[in-house]
Amino acid sequence: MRVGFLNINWADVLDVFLVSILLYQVYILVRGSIASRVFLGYLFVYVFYLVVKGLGLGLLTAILQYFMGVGAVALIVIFQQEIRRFLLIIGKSTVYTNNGFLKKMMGNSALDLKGKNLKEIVDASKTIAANFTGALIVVNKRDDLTKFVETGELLDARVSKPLLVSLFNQYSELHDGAVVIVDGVLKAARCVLPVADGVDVPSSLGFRHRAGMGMSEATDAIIIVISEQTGKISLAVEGELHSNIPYNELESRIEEYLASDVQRMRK
Ligand SMILES: Nc1ncnc2c1ncn2[C@@H]1O[C@H](COP(=O)(O)OP(=O)(O)OP(=O)(O)O)[C@@H](O)[C@H]1O
Repeated sequence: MRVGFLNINWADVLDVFLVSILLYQVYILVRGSIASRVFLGYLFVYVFYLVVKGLGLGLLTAILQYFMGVGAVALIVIFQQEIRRFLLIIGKSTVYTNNGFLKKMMGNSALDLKGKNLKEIVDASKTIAANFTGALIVVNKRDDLTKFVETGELLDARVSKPLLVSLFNQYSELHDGAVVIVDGVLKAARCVLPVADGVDVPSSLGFRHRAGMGMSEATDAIIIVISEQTGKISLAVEGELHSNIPYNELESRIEEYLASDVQRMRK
């Protein structure tokens, strides 16, 4: 097909379409952050480079080319968080979640809720919340949580309500940080979780809630966050915080998420 002086074929249309999607995703990731200004600056230099090259200004082209090369490495360093998030989103929302065969190959244990001791976890959460005690409880789905378990005090204990309630008691030496539960086994307490720091995180949120969100961004685990100040229970899933979950919905919401293939939790 000919448009004016341009010769366009289907591959060009597909190319432009894919680049638009890619640029849009990059824009969504960096929107509002300092990184977005760096990204725009780099884009501007690149367009300038193309113009200079088109005009045949050899020396300036060579200087800009060198600058762009060094800049590309700098971009990887500056955008490491965004790149990590981007790859996580791709990894989680495409191949693994949509491909039944891969899911079977990688194990389906998260869909089997037997042995997860959810009742104990839910009962403990309600008691902790009613006492206005802060808590952070990570319950695994499919992802391996070993590297987070290793940041805390290893326990390897069977999950029970009394154990959870006493761990988060303010006089317990292990009450700080998060408890990580893997397939019904309380692997460790006082674990350190990654803190969410994106633009979507409301500035009013404290660090317990940010750590819950950060962990749900980095893995497919569900995180129960109990506020010491308000006694409210929130659930963090896929980087989103679902606040003030009613007691009577807590178990079903957790079960629904852990048992299903869907990434999102109902509002
Ligand atoms: N990165 C982290 N990993 C694990 N636990 C954390 C992390 N950051 C904070 N916490 C826990 O959160 C507690 C501090 O909570 P903070 O009051 O700042 O948060 P909050 O979201 O306002 O919660 P609350 O509503 O209970 O006050 C710490 O004492 C610690 O137990």
